[in-house]
Amino acid sequence: MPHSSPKPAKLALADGTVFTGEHFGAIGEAFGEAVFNTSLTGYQEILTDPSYAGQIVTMTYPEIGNYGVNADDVESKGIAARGFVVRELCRRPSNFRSEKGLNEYLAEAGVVGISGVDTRALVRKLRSAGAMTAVISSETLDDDALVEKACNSPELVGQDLIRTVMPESAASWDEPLHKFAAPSAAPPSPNDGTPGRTPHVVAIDYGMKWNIPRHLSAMGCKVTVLPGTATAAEVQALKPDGVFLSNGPGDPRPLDYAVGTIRELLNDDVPIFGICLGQQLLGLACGGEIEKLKFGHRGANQPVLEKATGRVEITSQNHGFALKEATLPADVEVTHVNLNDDTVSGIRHKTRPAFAVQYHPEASAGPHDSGHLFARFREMMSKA
Ligand SMILES: NC(=O)CC[C@H](N)C(=O)O
Repeated sequence: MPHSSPKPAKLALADGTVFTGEHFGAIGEAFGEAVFNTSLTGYQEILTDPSYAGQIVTMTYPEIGNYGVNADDVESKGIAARGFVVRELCRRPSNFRSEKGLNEYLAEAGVVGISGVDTRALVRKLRSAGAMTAVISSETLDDDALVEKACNSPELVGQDLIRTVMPESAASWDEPLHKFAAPSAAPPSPNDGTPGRTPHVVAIDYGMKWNIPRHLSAMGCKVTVLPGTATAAEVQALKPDGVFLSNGPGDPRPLDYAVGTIRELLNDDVPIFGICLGQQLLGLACGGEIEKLKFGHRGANQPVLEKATGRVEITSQNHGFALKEATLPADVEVTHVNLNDDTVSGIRHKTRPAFAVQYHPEASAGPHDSGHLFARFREMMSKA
């Protein structure tokens, strides 16, 4: 398909670095925290992962867009990332599932992209200086003005971003796992062998990736989704067999209301399973503290050790904050460790049926090594 010649665009970082490239997607300006993802594939799942709200995402893989985008591989109702940075944009995608190209996809969603950036140099900068605010612009091309804009844009720290991505009201989940998705594990019989028993999971949605409820459904659970502002009473009124705490964007520390809800739910004997932001909020509810990582973990090959078994899983991750191990109370056990930097990758409450991981067992995109955790949650519900 012929296309008009791309217009120039710039990416400026708050430390004064400016990259010149070509615009794609929507015309305009995008502000956010500059972060990078090392996955080779999965750009559509990354763009639509609500945990990227407030962030400009750079892909380290050099060619992006080659298999196009489709309506099935979304992780939420639209693109959540504020901006997208690539080395080379493929403008002629080729795949039997492709419905359109990335350029058109971003343009339709009003999201600004920049290609032709030396992403290796950018990532080296972010690794040594840490994640920082940035702007992509296809309108202002003056370096000093752009750097000033990057410096003046709000930092991610301290913002409540879950309200920008969570659902407005409760809903029941009815979308199955896609036919191309690998099942999380051999699903147990949908009703535990007990006629009529289908575990009811209430998923508290702080910006949940949709492959999570797809997996829960595939495990034979009935799933009701509540907004991240749900109170404990609203959760309890649904008489759940298990409560799921979702992933979500931004800094967990301002989310007092979510932490308060979880603290109350911990007093019930209902099994709780958290993923990513869900782990951070569970840790806060137990009395732990959060730290911001220098540049975070975003990619599909993060090695995680399960301490009890010595088993290592390769995991999909996307986070910039983590629980501080030394602050966790005695009744919280660190079950998993990230082998790249020894940060907390999984926790378990010693006396309550609650556990969580900092990584993404639902993959999408990424390896399926930890998909068995959905079965573990289901097992806990059948015992409760
Ligand atoms: N994927 C997530 O849930 C991310 C959690 C949190 N926003 C972080 O960046 O650490």
